[in-house]
Amino acid sequence: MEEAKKKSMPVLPWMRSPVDVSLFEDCPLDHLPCLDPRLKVALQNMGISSLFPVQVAVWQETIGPGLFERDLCINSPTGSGKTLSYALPIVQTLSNRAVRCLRALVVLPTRDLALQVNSARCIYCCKNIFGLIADHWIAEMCVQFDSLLFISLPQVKDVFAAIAPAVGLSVGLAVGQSSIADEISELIKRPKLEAGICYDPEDLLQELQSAVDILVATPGRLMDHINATRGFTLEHLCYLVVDETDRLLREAYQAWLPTVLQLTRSDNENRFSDASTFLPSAFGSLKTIRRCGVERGFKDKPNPRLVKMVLSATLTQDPNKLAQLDLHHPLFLTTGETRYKLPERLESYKLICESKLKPLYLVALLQSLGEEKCIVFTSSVESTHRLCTLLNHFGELRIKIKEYSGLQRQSVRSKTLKAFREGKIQVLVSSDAMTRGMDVEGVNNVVNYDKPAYIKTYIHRAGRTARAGQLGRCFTLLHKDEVKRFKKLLQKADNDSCPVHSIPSSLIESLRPVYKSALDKLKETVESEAHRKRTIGFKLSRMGKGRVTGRAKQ
Ligand SMILES: Nc1ncnc2c1ncn2[C@@H]1O[C@H](COP(=O)(O)OP(=O)(O)OP(=O)(O)O)[C@@H](O)[C@H]1O
Repeated sequence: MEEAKKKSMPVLPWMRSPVDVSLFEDCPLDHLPCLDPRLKVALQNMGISSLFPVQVAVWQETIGPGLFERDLCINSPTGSGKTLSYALPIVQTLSNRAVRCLRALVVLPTRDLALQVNSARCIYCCKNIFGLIADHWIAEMCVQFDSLLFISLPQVKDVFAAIAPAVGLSVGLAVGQSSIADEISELIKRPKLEAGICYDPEDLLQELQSAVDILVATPGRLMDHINATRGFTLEHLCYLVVDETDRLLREAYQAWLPTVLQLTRSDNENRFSDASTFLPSAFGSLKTIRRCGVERGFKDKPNPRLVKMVLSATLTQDPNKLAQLDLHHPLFLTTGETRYKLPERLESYKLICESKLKPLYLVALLQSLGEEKCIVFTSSVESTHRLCTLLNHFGELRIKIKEYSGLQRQSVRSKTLKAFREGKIQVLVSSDAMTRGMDVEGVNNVVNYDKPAYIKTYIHRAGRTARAGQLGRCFTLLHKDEVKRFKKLLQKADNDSCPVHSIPSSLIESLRPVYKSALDKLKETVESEAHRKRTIGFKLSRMGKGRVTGRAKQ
């Protein structure tokens, strides 16, 4: 045990003496020191009457005595309220800004392929995609590189949007959900031009202003704006939030982080570094190197340093990865002594069964859960599709089940998610696309149909339930040979209690006939889908050849 503790000891000294968030308690808004009364009303309108422990701890380090003097690294369980923990202090501090400009940037990862496909570029393989191939084919080709990750960025924007207008601040979203032109018109305020007057383009550039104080962005779209949007500047940025940090640091995403850090460094710092070593070529044309000093502050409070707040439920402790963030005198806030922590009111159960009987156990479990909202996780988009098709062939199940995966178009997924939120669908079958950040109210149960390979995966899947202090259950289907390994996996999150959830064998037996017919129907569906794909593929390849021949003729 001691050995294990030693092993999990962080390498970085500042991580070894963290602020323990579990020592904080909920704090009623009335008792929260310095809270702007306008924000108090906005929070109450959101149905919030007190702050959660992580929010109180961060408040203390930002608005309280900590006064944003140190960069914050926050490791706090899923559903513990991390979003508001950074949104509230940022909005309160910016509430007395005099001039509107972009002061806070929140960056979140998204691997939502459908969005990327819209912009005709695949983030997985970084190749251009020509108009010939159907969206789901591209998804299929690229999904093998990584499981998809869907973060509901609008959710984060919604939290800001619920409080920022109360103090006159405006929030924008740059995630590629709308066209770049629409996004630009939301983010940049253009001067009104009078007909018949000839304007100097240089003067017009000077007149472009940010229409937002706070921006929630994905790395890809952020880079698009940095590289190409006239008037978009990080010159005045005071706060950089990196949410889901471990995910964001795992991939370069067009070098967004070094670019942002470079653009937000003051002249003095810039002089000593060689930007050309890592910045994209387009960087050379930018004029957004910030000037030092009071510009970054507001009113009479100069704040010459860019404050960084980085967060995750599974924050990396890897010094090399954290070094990329260039943190200033960082303060580590974490919950309890173990590296990983599950939500307090999460109950974990295991269902032990033979691999070939897994669908039957799942059906029996779903039947017992009745109308309760549930998310079933599989290990791949293909098995998500197959499992969902199979479940829908079970006539016995009187619950609405839908697939939610990266193989679907964005519009289909949005519709499914809306229906799930509204309770029109009870069960979502999903790959790991939904494991991070998704916040759907009333999800009481999560089922790991396929065992998660890593504790981080377990944490993010299970974290779709037991949010905001609510009760939730996570069931994992296991073969008996997997039990020991699974126990070890849970111990990494300090969880020693995972009782068996038993299903009567008579119930399983009674489901066998209907299972057999469901399997036959699944086979038919799979065959007809494969046939359809082959036909489309054949047509597309003919079209492709036609194009090549056509071009050759010209
Ligand atoms: N002070 C509060 N009082 C009541 N509800 C709250 C409070 N703070 C946050 N919530 C709610 O708790 C839920 C979880 O919050 P949030 O999404 O910020 O968690 P999180 O820690 O970021 O989770 P994840 O790591 O899964 O992204 C949300 O539905 C949010 O509205």
